[in-house]
Amino acid sequence: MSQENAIEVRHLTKRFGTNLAVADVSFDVHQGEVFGLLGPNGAGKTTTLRMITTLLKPDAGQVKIFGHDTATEGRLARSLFGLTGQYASVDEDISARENLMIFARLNGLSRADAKARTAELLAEFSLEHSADKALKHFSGGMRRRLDLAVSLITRPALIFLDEPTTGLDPRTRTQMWTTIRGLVAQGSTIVLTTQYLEEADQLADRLAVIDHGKLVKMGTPAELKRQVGGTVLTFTVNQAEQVKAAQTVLAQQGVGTGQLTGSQLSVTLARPAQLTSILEKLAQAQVAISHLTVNEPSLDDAFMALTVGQN
Ligand SMILES: Nc1ncnc2c1ncn2[C@@H]1O[C@H](COP(=O)(O)OP(=O)(O)OP(=O)(O)O)[C@@H](O)[C@H]1O
Repeated sequence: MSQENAIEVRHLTKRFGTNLAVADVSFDVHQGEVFGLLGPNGAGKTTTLRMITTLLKPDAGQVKIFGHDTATEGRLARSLFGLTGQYASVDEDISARENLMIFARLNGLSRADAKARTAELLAEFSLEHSADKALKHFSGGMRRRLDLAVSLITRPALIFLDEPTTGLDPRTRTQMWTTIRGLVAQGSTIVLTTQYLEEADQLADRLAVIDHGKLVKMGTPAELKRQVGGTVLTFTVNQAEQVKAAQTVLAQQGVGTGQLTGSQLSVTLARPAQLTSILEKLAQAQVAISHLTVNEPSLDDAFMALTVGQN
C-alpha cells in the first residue's frame, strides 16, 4: 500500500437480491485530499460508503484504511476514521453538550477530557449558544454541525461525510463548506458523497462518478469538464454577407467552420488560447462581430454526459 493512500478500495461489490447496487468498484483516496463520490439517486454512493466504513459487509472486494484491511482488522480500521451523515445517531431529547459528552465517553475519553473536548468542539462549530438546548429544537444546519462535531471527537485523520449538505439552505451550505475546508487545512482527508455538482466542484480535489453501481469516471473536476469538450466561443457576424469570411478565418485557425444559426457562429476551442488569434484574424479580415460569449463546460455538462448520457 502506498504511503500516500488513506484508502484503497478494490473490486467492491454488493447485491441486494437481484439488484447489483455496487459493481466492482476500485479507487484510491490520497492522504490530505477531498475525494467526492458523485452520482444520481440510487447510484450506489451510500452503499459504497457503508462498505468502506464497515457498516455493511461487501459480497466481494477489499478495503484498506491506512493500510489496514477492514475485513481482518476491522476494529483498528474503524478507530482511524470519523463518520457522519445520514445515519449519525444522536439523541433528540438531550442537549448538544450532553450528546458530545456521551459520545466522548463512549470513545474512551476520561470525564475531564470529554468535558474539555466537548467545550472545544462546541466553540469550533459555533454551537456554544445553543449547547444546552435539546436537539429537537435545532435547525438542520445546527444538526449537521453537531453530527460533524461528534465524528471529530477523537480527531480522526480521515472523515467520511455522507451528503453533508442535503436539505440545507444555501447560506448554511456555504458555512458547511467553510467548515469542511477548515478540516482539510488542518490536514484531514475527507471522503464525501453528494448529489450536488456545485458542491463537488467547490470541495473535491478528485471525483469518482458512480452510476448504476459502476464507477463511470474518475478525475479532478477540471478533467471531467474537459472531457465533455472544450471552451465554446459564440459570436454574431454583424453583416450577413461576411459569414463566409468568418467561417474561412475559423477554418484557417483549425477549429472547423463552426455551427451557424442565422448570423451566429459557435465553435469549440481545443485550447482557450486559440481565442486571441481567432479574434485577431477576424479583425484583420475586417469581419465585424458582436455578442461574443465564451463558455466553459460546467460539471453539470460532464455529469450529464457521464451518467444520463450513458443510460
Ligand atoms: N438495505 C438495502 N436493501 C435493499 N436495497 C438497497 C439497500 N440499500 C440500498 N439499496 C439499493 O441499492 C441501490 C443503491 O442505493 P444507495 O443508497 O447506495 O444509492 P445512493 O447513490 O446513495 O443514492 P441516494 O443519493 O439516493 O442516497 C439502490 O437501488 C437502492 O434501492
